Amino acid sequence: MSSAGVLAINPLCENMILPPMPVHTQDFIVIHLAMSGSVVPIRVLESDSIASVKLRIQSYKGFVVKNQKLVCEGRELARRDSSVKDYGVADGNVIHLVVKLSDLQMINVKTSSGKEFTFHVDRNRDVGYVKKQLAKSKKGLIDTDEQDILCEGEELEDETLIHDIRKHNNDGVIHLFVRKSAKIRVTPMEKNFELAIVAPQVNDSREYDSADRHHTKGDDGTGYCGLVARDPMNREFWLEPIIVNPKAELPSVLFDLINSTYQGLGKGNYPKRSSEGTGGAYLMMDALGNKYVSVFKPIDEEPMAVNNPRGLPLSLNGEGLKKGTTVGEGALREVAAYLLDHPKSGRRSFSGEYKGFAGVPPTILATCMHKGFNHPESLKEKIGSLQMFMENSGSCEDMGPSAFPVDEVHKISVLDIRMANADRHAGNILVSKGEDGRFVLIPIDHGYCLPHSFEDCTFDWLYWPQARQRFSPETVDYINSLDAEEDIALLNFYGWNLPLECARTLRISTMLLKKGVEKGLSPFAIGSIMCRENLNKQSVIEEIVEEADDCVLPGSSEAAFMETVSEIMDRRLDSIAEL
Ligand SMILES: Nc1ncnc2c1ncn2[C@@H]1O[C@H](COP(=O)(O)OP(=O)(O)OP(=O)(O)O)[C@@H](O)[C@H]1O
Repeated sequence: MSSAGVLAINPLCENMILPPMPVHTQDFIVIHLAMSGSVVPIRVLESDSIASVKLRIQSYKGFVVKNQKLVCEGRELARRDSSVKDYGVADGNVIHLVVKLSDLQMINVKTSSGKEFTFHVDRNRDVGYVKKQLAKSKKGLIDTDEQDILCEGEELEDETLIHDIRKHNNDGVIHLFVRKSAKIRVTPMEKNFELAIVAPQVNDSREYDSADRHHTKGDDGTGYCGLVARDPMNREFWLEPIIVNPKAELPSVLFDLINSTYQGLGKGNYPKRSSEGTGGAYLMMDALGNKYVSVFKPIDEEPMAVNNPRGLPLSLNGEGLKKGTTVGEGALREVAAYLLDHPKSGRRSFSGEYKGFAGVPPTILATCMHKGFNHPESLKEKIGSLQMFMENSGSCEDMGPSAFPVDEVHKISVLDIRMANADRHAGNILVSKGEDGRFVLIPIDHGYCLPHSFEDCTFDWLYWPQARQRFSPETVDYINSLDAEEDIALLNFYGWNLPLECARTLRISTMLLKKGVEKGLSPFAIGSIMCRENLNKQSVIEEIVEEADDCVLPGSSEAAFMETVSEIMDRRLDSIAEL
């Protein structure tokens, strides 16, 4: 039967997304794609891969595959090669589509004197802003009144938003041409220059009345704690670090982070919700409104949490989007990833360095209140993670991995293996350039680390060529210095009494990393032990845990269990090393 015939007997919807080829009707199931308040039925085959379903959505709806996230019954359909059936998606199921749009747009600018440069700009900025940056960035460049900006020969108004410039090549880059305005004589332009623009303007123009601002704590001028600001319109904001253990000192980098975020809020700069990601992630500005300083992710806006702004339904059993995680614990996991990312020079608690081995941005648990967050009911304080905003030129999703230095990929692999990260896709690794011009990778989004089962561990870097190379001696030394018991105690000290199953995950993954390195295995070989080849086949680490579970007597101690895991792991690693 032709697909047209199928449509004729099924009056469901004229917008129905059809499969590409005529297939017999009974092979199909109909699923419902929910997004932004609308629901579109799609007919799919149970044997269709998730990748092919996404491709179909791309061709009918225009959202490119890499920007789509599909969620069904509380689970992200993350594995592209797995089938609809593998995920247990059945006829009539609703699949939620979350579309990630980058906040930044790449722009290429050519000047009339033949200079050319490329930079990123926030999509919410307008052409006038681009002009200002051009004028400001280098002396001798024409000022704003002297620039005309054209796109494909058409002059753009200053008020035109970058978001609204639809003309770009297949490369997704907007190509602009700057010419000197006909009206004004101008001085010649300088040579090449580089421009970095990553600071969108989200100022609320209404001014806070500083007289109304008062400190409830820290009135000595050093305190950032418990500051409340009130403006004439009676809006309020609040920002305070959550310090569970009074003995835990706040390092200056986190003190500054809270302070600068607070000052930005105090100046009336609204948090801007990132258009990327499945939860609420708010970009917070500095006092001048010139640059982002931090990212706040409230726990009640996580995927499947009660105030999720992306329309994902509530979790029915409390489990997060990834197996073995819990809704509302993302912030704890984000902070844990920072705390456990020990600097090369020593343990996180004793070292004054803020930069850890893998470079997880400084992160702290905080309470924040602002009407710019998602408050379907009343304005409330929110608990969440506050993380330093890292300047970047995009994520690893935007480019091929070949240019990444080996040690940069290896540092991410060490972090992910230790933390049994269930959400390491390339979009969660930001890219920037170091002073020496080398790419630097910045790991973000650790809300699904330390799950209590290994089922959803996925590492995109596994398939990058660098992962096949062995760790350097320096990295091996770092790995050898790791101690899971110390890590558990450290998290405890900072207020997170790790549940037994998550502590076990940390113990097992640290053990695997250390034993793997001892046997000379590459990140690929170790990572492959942790990740499932496909949805229905347990990973080697899952098999090891299952075997250990079967071996130990009920009521055995955790130490006895770990001893058994160690023996089984040695055996399995020996057989892998022999291959
Ligand atoms: N520390 C940071 N520095 C710079 N940008 C950041 C930082 N943290 C988050 N972002 C930006 O905010 C976006 C959303 O953040 P994040 O990925 O943590 O949210 P999420 O909802 O948990 O996403 P996901 O759907 O991938 O789980 C990121 O894609 C990135 O563009």
